[in-house]
Amino acid sequence: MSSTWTLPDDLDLPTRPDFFPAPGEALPQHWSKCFGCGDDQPSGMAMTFIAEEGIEVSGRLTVANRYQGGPGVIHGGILSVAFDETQGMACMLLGVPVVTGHLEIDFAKPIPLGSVLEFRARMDGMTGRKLYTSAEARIVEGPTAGDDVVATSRGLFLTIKPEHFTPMKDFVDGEATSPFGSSTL
Ligand SMILES: CCCCCCCCCCCC(=O)SCCNC(=O)CCNC(=O)[C@H](O)C(C)(C)COP(=O)(O)OP(=O)(O)OC[C@H]1O[C@@H](n2cnc3c(N)ncnc32)[C@H](O)[C@@H]1OP(=O)(O)O
Repeated sequence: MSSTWTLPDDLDLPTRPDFFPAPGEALPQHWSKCFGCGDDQPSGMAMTFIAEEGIEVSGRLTVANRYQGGPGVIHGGILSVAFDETQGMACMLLGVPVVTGHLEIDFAKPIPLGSVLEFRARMDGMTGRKLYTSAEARIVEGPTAGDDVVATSRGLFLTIKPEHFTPMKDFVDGEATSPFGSSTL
């Protein structure tokens, strides 16, 4: 079974901007406490990303035992986080903050614990604030490593203004430090 997602016809394709890291170079974290990529999030997935050629980015994830869903295989939600994160990083090309509006995943093959997954993502086009992305995953290390695509994803990201997160900034450590919506950060 595969996605029924169709791209609108009238999309513009972004080009690689000068500020974007060179192919092979690391992309910066977007938020240190992010569950997907933050280095100040001990329970997180600590994914890292690099710029690829053109407008593509890639990221890696080692499937830890704690990411288990079905017996011996990755949880679908964990895979979804990785796709969300990778496609979000592909949107870094624009240099403005984004959030995920829509995300869909096709789970094509089982992914054993201990596998190392490589995710590749890019923007397929944009119109106004809407950025359309796609990504796929392969197992690059592990008992079933190979060229087969084991999962694919499509996303819609929306550009936001920096103040989008202002009402939530008091909650970054999980406890409100002031009534919701009253942050001065
Ligand atoms: C350097 C930095 C790097 C940044 C790197 C970032 C990496 C981040 C990786 C993790 C990302 C996340 O997990 S983010 C966390 C999960 N996501 C969220 O929390 C988002 C929660 N949702 C929202 O806040 C809101 O719904 C928004 C911002 C997505 C949209 O609200 P809005 O701003 O009021 O915009 P709205 O008018 O509703 O919609 C604008 C247009 O988008 C369309 N649209 C909106 N949502 C959808 C949708 N689900 N499916 C289809 N279309 C949609 C509308 O039809 C409209 O089209 P038209 O009429 O214009 O044609």
